[in-house]
Amino acid sequence: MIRATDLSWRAGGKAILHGTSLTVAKGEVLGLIGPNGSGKSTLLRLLAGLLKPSSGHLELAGRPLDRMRQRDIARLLAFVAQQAETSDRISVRDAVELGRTPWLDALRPWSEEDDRHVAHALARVGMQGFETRDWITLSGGERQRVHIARALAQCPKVMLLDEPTNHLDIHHQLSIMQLVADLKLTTVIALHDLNQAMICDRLGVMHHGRLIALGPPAGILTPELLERVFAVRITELTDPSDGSRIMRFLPLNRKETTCAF
Ligand SMILES: Nc1ncnc2c1ncn2[C@@H]1O[C@H](COP(=O)(O)OP(=O)(O)OP(=O)(O)O)[C@@H](O)[C@H]1O
Repeated sequence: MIRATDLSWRAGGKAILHGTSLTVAKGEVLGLIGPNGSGKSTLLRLLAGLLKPSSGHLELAGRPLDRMRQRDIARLLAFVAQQAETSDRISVRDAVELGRTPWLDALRPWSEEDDRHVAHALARVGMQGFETRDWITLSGGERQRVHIARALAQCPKVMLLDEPTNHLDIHHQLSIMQLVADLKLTTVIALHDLNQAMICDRLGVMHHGRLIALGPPAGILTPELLERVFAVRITELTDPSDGSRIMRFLPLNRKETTCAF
């Protein structure tokens, strides 16, 4: 569904992303992890067509992304940015209705079907009842859930999510991660919570603008990699209720940090 070949991106005279290649299969959930500033958002914005690669090639559903019309991209792909703000005075319903834009034109005006998509999207993120609220009066977590509803209303085949659980309380973090798993869409999701990242089919690890590892979570999140990339050591615990693996993170002491880098 997504094929990136040797993607690079430069800004301010500096290489931000270096030769990154990856494919994401139909229905796969790929998690992107990595320290602050490692290039996760940059890679997502390139995959969404919001940034133009300095070099390399991108395909979406078998078509070169740079030759697709914006409207065709938006029918296939929805992007939930980390901090999408608006200064316009809009209601929650207006914000979610924007997700229907790629499907509307003079011959296909707003219909009851669009109403249904908007209502369904709001319900899936637990924001039904907020339709008439002004966007600016929402809390950070409520805004985040409305953004996800807008993306769902777009009825995409591919979802790109940049740290979607950032502002959410633990209940809503878990329900958004469950939603991502239930959607069965092709998904690329940047995450900081490495335990939450375990639900992904594969993880890509970004470090200093490079994709340095890609594979199933259990094989990727090794103590060696976590120490090298995140400068933490882990204690692995087993949840007795279901046998699942949980990681507890501890800082490396000063001496170890000096040695590791
Ligand atoms: N337009 C730009 N001009 C210069 N540098 C940029 C630009 N955009 C991003 N960067 C730099 O590129 C690096 C990667 O940024 P990016 O936002 O992709 O990281 P990230 O992994 O998503 O980080 P975080 O986890 O903090 O969100 C950072 O050092 C950032 O400062």
